[in-house]
Amino acid sequence: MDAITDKTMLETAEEVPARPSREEAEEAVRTLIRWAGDDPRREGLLDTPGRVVKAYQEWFAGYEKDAADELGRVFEDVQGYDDMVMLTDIDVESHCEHHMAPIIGTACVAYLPDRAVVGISKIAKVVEIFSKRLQTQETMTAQIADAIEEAMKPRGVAVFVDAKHQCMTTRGVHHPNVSTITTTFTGEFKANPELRERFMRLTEKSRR
Ligand SMILES: Nc1nc2c(ncn2[C@@H]2O[C@H](COP(=O)(O)OP(=O)(O)OP(=O)(O)O)[C@@H](O)[C@H]2O)c(=O)[nH]1
Ligand SMILES: [Zn+2]
Repeated sequence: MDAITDKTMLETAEEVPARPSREEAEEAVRTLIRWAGDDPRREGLLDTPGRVVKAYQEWFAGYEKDAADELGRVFEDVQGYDDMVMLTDIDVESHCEHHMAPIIGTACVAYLPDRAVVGISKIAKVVEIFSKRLQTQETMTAQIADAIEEAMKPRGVAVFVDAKHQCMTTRGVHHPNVSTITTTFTGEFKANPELRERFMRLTEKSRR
């Protein structure tokens, strides 16, 4: 195989397949209903494919959004405030990429500003953008930290996610009480154990 053909094949392999039409997505739901053992022509199920597709638009709305856009506007007039800014109890409603089952929990996010701060709602939006995708909790946690790091270049970022995976609580191993905790630390949070400890103590507020 020559180099050009090889490259063309690679590019083709990396292309994201074309997005299906709404009708194709609804047909896929009918197939799953039949797979579950029911009849999609049954009256109670007639509108279900349309509802499921609409629900998917909400659950996976994060693919349509860019975290950098949310973090683009900063405020510098904060009287030299340079201590930690932290949001606790941010709702996380995600879906695991292995089973497409809900992941439900909360996130705590902190950063150490270097001159500028962002609107606090934007931090919650960044969590939402990455959670409303097919995810592993580890990837989501790292992506939230990376986006803040990239856009704001703060002195450090800390992200803590505490969530229940329904693929584990309602099926499979069936451990209904298990929570998964993931953390990502960058900059001063990574370098300074006392700062990390302070952040972790403040996350306890969200686990009461
Ligand atoms: N690391 C990680 N694992 C996850 C996450 N969400 C789900 N999983 C795990 O992904 C794994 C998938 O394992 P597989 O053996 O391929 O699938 P499975 O046969 O359905 O596994 P079980 O869930 O154990 O029944 C399971 O262990 C899940 O608990 C996540 O966010 N992070
Ligand atoms: Zn899963």
